[in-house]
Amino acid sequence: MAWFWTTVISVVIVFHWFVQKLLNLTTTKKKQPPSPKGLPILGHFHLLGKNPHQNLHRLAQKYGPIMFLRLGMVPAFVVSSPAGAELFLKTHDLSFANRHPSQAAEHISYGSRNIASAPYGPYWRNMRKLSTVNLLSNIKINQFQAMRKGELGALVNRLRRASDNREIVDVGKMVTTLTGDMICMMVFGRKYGDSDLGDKGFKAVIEEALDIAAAPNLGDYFPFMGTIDLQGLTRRMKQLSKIFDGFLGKIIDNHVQNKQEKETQDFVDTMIAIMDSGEAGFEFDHRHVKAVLLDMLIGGTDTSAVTVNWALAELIRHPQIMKKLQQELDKVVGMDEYIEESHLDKLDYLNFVIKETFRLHPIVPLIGHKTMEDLTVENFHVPKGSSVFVNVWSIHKDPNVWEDPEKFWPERFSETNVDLQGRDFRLLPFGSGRRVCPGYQLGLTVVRLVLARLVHCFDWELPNGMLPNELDMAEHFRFVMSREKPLMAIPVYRLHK
Ligand code: HEM
Repeated sequence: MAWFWTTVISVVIVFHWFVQKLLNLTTTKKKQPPSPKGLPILGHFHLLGKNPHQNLHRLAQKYGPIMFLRLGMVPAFVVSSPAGAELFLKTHDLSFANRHPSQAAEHISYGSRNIASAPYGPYWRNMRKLSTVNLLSNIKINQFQAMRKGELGALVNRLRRASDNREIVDVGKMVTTLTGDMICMMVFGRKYGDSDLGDKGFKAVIEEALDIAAAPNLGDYFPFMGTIDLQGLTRRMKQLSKIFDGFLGKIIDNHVQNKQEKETQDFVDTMIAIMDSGEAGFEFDHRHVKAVLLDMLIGGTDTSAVTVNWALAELIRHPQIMKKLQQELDKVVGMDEYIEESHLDKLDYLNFVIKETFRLHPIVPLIGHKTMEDLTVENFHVPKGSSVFVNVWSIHKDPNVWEDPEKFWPERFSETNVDLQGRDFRLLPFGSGRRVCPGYQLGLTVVRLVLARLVHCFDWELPNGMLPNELDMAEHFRFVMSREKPLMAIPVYRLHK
């Protein structure tokens, strides 16, 4: 059998080499941005490495803020400056509003029926609107305020017990469980534990989905490789999709069975009602419902938790900044009360800390879009179907834009009114343009609330006499970029309450 595959792969490689030569011949007359030297067939795929955002940042220092790469059969433009990001995400927003099709979207997200990977068009617009109105609007977010308060209170109680026993806790894991519970309550109407998502457990399955979705997959850049699955990613995706499908199928069945007994509707009830009514005006069956539920589960669980984890790690590394934030929280709420959502708008320094965290640790370091038509940007020819990667991580470290960019320095935001909603192209943690994150308000509310409570209620000590500047801040690149090592710390309760 080995000879068969060797022959197939060789034929495919030779064929592909000819196609590429042909492509090069037809495109060389048109102006391309600077580009590093590539390899035959692979193009620049091998340059991405384990941490593509860092490697592309290094390449941009040499080749400039708009760089051309060929990833297998896909032409790609890498953008690493605020001006470049504005061109691609604002000036030509509509042309770049598509997503590159991926094996992950095909196998895990029900053939791109979710919002995040759906091609730009009426289906994507309708689904996005539906989710925004029924789950992510300010009114909906406020309806769940009491739930967030209850869940956060339970976490603080667990941490108080850890404080009494001088226990070392894995902060990231506890906060991920909290945000996972919050999003399950909002979307499914109840919490789900580890045993509910296959043998591996809830958190492990979500993490695996985030890892696989971000892994550079040969099948996405050489379509014929999808079936060969040299990296074994498709096999893992199919296993994961079975687990998710079983889990979401049970949730839908439960909602259908218990429909009569409920007073308030959760997001699943709303989606089922729209599906049953047949009034959606577009194709809408179980696959569409499941794909969007999965978007909300994955979008709502790790994003906020990972951001809180980065922020707390930076605060532990910078005790003066931690003190200053605690002073603000003490001044606004005192030592006898907990921080609530109603206090958040009074906490300016908290907002500076969060902006600075998003700047240094954007959890989506590379934002990927795809062109829907041939066009010219900055005199460069961009062929239809090209991928565009906005290297947000690189923009956030640009010394032409940020003074002392490697330094964690929240005060920098006291002078400038840089917003987080994608209107200012120097800071893009939620993206910008038509595809900007629809969970912005929910994500930011959870990050502000949880971080404020953790810092107000507790001092945080590092275990085994570790010094703040010894805390490892290495990154683990995946769909939501997290810390490579868990943040282990001892909470020390500090309030009088
Ligand atoms: C700290 C929290 C969060 C951050 C930093 C974040 C960041 C992002 C970014 C950078 C994008 C890509 C934007 C683009 O392509 O231009 C995105 C897309 C998306 N996010 Fe978020 N997100 C967060 C929370 C959430 C939450 C809570 C949800 C839902 C419960 C969510 C759902 C989505 C969806 C569905 C998309 C795809 C939008 C589309 O393609 O139209 N996100 N997010």
